[in-house]
Amino acid sequence: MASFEASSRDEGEGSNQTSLKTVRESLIRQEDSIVFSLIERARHPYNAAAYDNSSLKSSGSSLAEIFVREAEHLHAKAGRYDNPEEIPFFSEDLPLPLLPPYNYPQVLHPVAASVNITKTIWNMYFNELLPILTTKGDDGNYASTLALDLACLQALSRRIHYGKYVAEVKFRDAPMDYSSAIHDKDREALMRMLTFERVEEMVKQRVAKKAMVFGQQVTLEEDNWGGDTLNYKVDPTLISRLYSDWIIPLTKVVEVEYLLLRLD
Ligand SMILES: C=C(O[C@@H]1C=C(C(=O)O)C=C[C@H]1O)C(=O)O
Repeated sequence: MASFEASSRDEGEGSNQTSLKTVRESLIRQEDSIVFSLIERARHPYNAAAYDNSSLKSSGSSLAEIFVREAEHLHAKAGRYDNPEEIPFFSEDLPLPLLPPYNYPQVLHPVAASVNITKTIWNMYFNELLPILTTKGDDGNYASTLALDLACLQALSRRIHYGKYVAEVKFRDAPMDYSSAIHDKDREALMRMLTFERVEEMVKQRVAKKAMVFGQQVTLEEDNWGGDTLNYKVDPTLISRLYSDWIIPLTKVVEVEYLLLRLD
């Protein structure tokens, strides 16, 4: 395969080229969507019936799977998956977009299309994250609950798979350093090279602060800034932990898997 030449990056004034700076700015903006969608999902209790495969005798699928499959079918018609940042959880048999495709900038190496950890994200979200984000119980609002789950899944998948863009700009900044570890298929070396612990710490602190801002109980009484976690819709330390335990590690998995294929 012809080698994919990293385009020269222009950091000049007004440049709109992709760089580690612009990629990190996008990740920061995506934090807002993730934190807000998690706070919104926490409005409802767990609602186990929506996730029980045996609850729908006819299909053997859960209501959640049917809801997401049919939503992605509609989103595909609207061209959602023309955007390389958007990856469906159920990619088989999706319809073609109804409108001509938008010409998205080609930033990633073509192998990016084969880096897909949606199954891992699905299992993490329903088996690990949701049970600690929500209270036990059932309020019967399965449609609203699943619409909020879909928003969370899409925001999480977009953020985690954005690791491809992070990996691409890191590779372009030091192709020789990364090429050696890629040729050796040294996952541990790649993980060490792409890890910036100071950045991760700032991410964890910032998302906790956003959970305080977005999740505060707004009243007309005196401001109660910095109150205890009982004043927040979701415990801000929980949001920070979700990033620490799953979102950041899965983003780095995507970075490593993309880099391992980058020289193909
Ligand atoms: C996303 C990056 O790569 C890694 C993953 C990070 C994250 O998921 O927040 C932050 C820093 C790095 O350890 C980055 O360098 O910005």
